[in-house]
Amino acid sequence: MSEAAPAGDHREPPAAPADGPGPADAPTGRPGTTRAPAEGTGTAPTPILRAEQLTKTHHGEGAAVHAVRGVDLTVQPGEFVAVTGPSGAGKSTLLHLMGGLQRPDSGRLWLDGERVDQYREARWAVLRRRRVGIVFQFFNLVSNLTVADNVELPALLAGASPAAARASRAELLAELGLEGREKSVPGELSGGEQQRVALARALVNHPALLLADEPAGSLDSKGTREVLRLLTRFHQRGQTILMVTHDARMASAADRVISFFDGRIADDAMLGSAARGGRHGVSGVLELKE
Ligand SMILES: Nc1ncnc2c1ncn2[C@@H]1O[C@H](COP(=O)(O)OP(=O)(O)OP(=O)(O)O)[C@@H](O)[C@H]1O
Repeated sequence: MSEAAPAGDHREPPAAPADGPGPADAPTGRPGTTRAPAEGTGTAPTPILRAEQLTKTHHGEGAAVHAVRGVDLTVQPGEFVAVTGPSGAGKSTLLHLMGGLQRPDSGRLWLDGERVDQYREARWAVLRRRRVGIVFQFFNLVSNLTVADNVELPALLAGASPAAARASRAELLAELGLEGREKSVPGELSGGEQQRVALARALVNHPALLLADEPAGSLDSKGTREVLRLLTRFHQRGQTILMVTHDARMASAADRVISFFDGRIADDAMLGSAARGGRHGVSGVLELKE
């Protein structure tokens, strides 16, 4: 992650022209902002995430790797979406595109109704502070800051007063069972505890979207259960989550599971009570399989 995560509900200022949305879009709403296309009637909620034909090719040492190939994806407020698939399928690349950690080569991306695919790093940094929280497999905490400072930092960067940042931090750490660990540094904590700190940091600014890349990938079964329990709890309170995972148990906590294969969505299915409407919308490889 390029900086310590998120914050707040308020939106950033209008885009500077050089950093704004694509010229082909008819802007609506605030200057410099292109709203996502309407979903059916005017009463449909604004998707938290909407991708159209998102594409990303990596150019490393060897041949070009087409990691994400024309992905269409919509995530509605309150959904808990798991992205699964074999190693190298492009799951992390997809998540990185959603969090602005990498830029798409083509396609369009809206976050909470705002066109963001052409934003540069400075604007993404603001989005990640305020509206997108990210947790990673290896926590990515600032090793020489205390637990308290790791969690308070994104709140302060987002403009919270020191007192408000302290209050939010205290509330979250208590909720995550980390009371009394405020003065520890990350190296003094277990992996599970570090991931809980990372979760607190990602949520301290109440992001519209929580992105999680293998959040239990480096944890033992106890740590995995704990992360699962916490993600489920935050989801039940309405947190929208997009999580990449190899772990079937983690995926089963989601209410929607996307199978990613060879850079495309191979299957997109609702689980449990969310499954009343059947599959969410299937594209690409699965259609070929069926
Ligand atoms: N920065 C990069 N440069 C070159 N190739 C890359 C880069 N990042 C990813 N790739 C390649 O893109 C493909 C997709 O990688 P990605 O990490 O998105 O897959 P994944 O499904 O998340 O895999 P895993 O489950 O193993 O983490 C892989 O072939 C990978 O080697």
